[in-house]
Amino acid sequence: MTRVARDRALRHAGQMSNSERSKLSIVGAGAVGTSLAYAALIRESAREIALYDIQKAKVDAEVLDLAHGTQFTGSSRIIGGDDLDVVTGSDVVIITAGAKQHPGQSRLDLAAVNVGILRGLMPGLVERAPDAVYILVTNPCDILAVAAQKFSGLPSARVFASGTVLDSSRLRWLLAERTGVSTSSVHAMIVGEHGDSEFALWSQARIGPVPIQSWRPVDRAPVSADELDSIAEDVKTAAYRVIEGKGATNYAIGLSGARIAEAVLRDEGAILPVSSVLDGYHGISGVALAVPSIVDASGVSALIDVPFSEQEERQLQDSARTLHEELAKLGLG
Ligand SMILES: NC(=O)C1=CN([C@@H]2O[C@H](COP(=O)(O)OP(=O)(O)OC[C@H]3O[C@@H](n4cnc5c(N)ncnc54)[C@H](O)[C@@H]3O)[C@@H](O)[C@H]2O)C=CC1
Ligand SMILES: CC(=O)C(=O)O
Repeated sequence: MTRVARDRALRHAGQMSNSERSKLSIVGAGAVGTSLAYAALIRESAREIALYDIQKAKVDAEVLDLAHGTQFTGSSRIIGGDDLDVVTGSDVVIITAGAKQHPGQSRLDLAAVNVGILRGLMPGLVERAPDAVYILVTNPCDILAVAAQKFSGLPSARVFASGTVLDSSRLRWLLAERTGVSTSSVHAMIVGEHGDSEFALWSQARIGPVPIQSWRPVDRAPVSADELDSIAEDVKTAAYRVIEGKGATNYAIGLSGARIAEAVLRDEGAILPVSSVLDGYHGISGVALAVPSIVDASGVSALIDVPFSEQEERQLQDSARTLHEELAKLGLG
């Protein structure tokens, strides 16, 4: 049982107050890891945030820079360094360490090198944080979720990837811009691989309470099927465009990672499209894919069995095939 889940049981039994005792560790202090730490500090996602990297000078400087701003960020504390012991006792560990895409590379192109890095990292992490929930952000994150689960032997509920939480945020922003409503009133998800075979679950998408296909505002044009296709394509190619322009995507994934950690640390039961190893979901097993999942103190506590359209079902199976093939190439199938 994770510490957060144990605390929940104690709270229910009246033996513990609600004051959280939470530690979030971030492995990898590059563009993504530091943005995640920054977002987590500002959002007060955890009481203690630890940043670990093998580059001592860099991680020490990043921790110092973040610590210098804590007068303005509430009560969270930041620690870190190049000694893996900084993760000891974590409730959530988010892994962002490893190679990133260069312009023209796909996420799957990073698989072999990043699986190798993860193989080296997992035993030491699990030794120091045996009760943590592990969240894989390093790409290809769906492949790395399977690898981390195998290398750690932890239950698959406690080892999952950020999946398409970021892509879904991109989708919601685009739909909000198009429809003129706030992102919080857009209910839509990208599912499948966090990668080139991902797709929008249009059959379930809503603007407020209205299915997107029936959305007919008084003074605006409805969103046509062609526009929906173009928006989904825009989401799929978004990372390539940002990487082309600035070499990395970091702020939006930093916020997404902090949001997922909060769902665990606050035992929220939030529905998020994270990616855990499937066992019979729509007939798919042995690969991790992003599907609507309930995230709470125990990790992914349940998957939501959404009715997919025929096309969406085909797209989900295509995503699964792509990832099965990649896992087989890596000897992880
Ligand atoms: N899943 C998602 O939605 C997203 C995933 N990513 C992925 O996140 C990963 C990191 O990206 P960036 O931060 O931009 O890369 P970066 O190159 O800026 O940082 C990577 C960091 O990992 C560190 N590292 C390497 N091996 C390590 C080890 N064994 N232990 C600890 N630290 C180690 C490096 O020293 C470096 O500081 C990439 O794989 C990228 O593709 C990026 C954006 C979104
Ligand atoms: C790099 C990456 O995976 C993303 O920004 O979606």
